[in-house]
Amino acid sequence: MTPAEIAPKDRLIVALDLPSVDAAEAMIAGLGDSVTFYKVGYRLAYAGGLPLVAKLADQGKKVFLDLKLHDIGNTVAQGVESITRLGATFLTVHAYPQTMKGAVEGRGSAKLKILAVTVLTSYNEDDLHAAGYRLGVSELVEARAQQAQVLGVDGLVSSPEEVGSLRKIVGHQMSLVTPGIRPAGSATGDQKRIMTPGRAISAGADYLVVGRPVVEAADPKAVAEAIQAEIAQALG
Ligand SMILES: O=c1ccn([C@@H]2O[C@H](COP(=O)(O)O)[C@@H](O)[C@H]2O)c(=O)[nH]1
Repeated sequence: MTPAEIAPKDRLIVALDLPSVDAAEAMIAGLGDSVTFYKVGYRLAYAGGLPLVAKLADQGKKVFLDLKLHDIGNTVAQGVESITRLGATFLTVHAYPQTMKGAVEGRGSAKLKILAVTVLTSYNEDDLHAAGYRLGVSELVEARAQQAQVLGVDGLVSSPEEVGSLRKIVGHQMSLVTPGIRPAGSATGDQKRIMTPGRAISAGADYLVVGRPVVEAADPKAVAEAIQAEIAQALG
């Protein structure tokens, strides 16, 4: 499927940043057929959530396993090889060359797609500087995207602010997945590089990751459906 063929509703990935499998399953049941793509990250994975990946895949849902792996290449390759058996669609690793190379090797010919996290959406220029980087956000995102492309990584995680320049670098060969999505009026929290769903899609994002604005809402299904409607409108 080309990125242009992805249905608007399938472009929303709801982050199941919830404290237990029971809480996640209740959220999934409440969202029903509205949401087709879920993200399992640290909170749920380390609360016994990994078996949920296969369960969701068996139910026809897609799962983005957001483990943001980073280790020596051999360890990453071995970890990814194990993860290929879980049934996830996407897996994140940090965008360091040894890490990305190991992940692509470990993935082998499996269907799992490797996404490289370029610069976390909670980071701005000052945060990068404090972490010892001399490049600014956009320069580092672009440099990492180029390395990821050369190494055979399947997609990139960035903020929507960088999507326009990333598309020029990687074309439509790589999926562009963007957290840092905030519907108008919702709390920013710790995110620093943010955009509304409609603007992120207009900028060229393939998938939008949304956590707290959906899972902490009084009516998560209504918020998810409103985001999907905004996506559809932006796609025209
Ligand atoms: O750069 C990144 C990479 C991953 N994330 C993850 O996305 C969700 C966003 O949740 P919100 O509640 O909508 O802020 C969360 O699970 C992060 O771990 C990211 O935000 N930025």
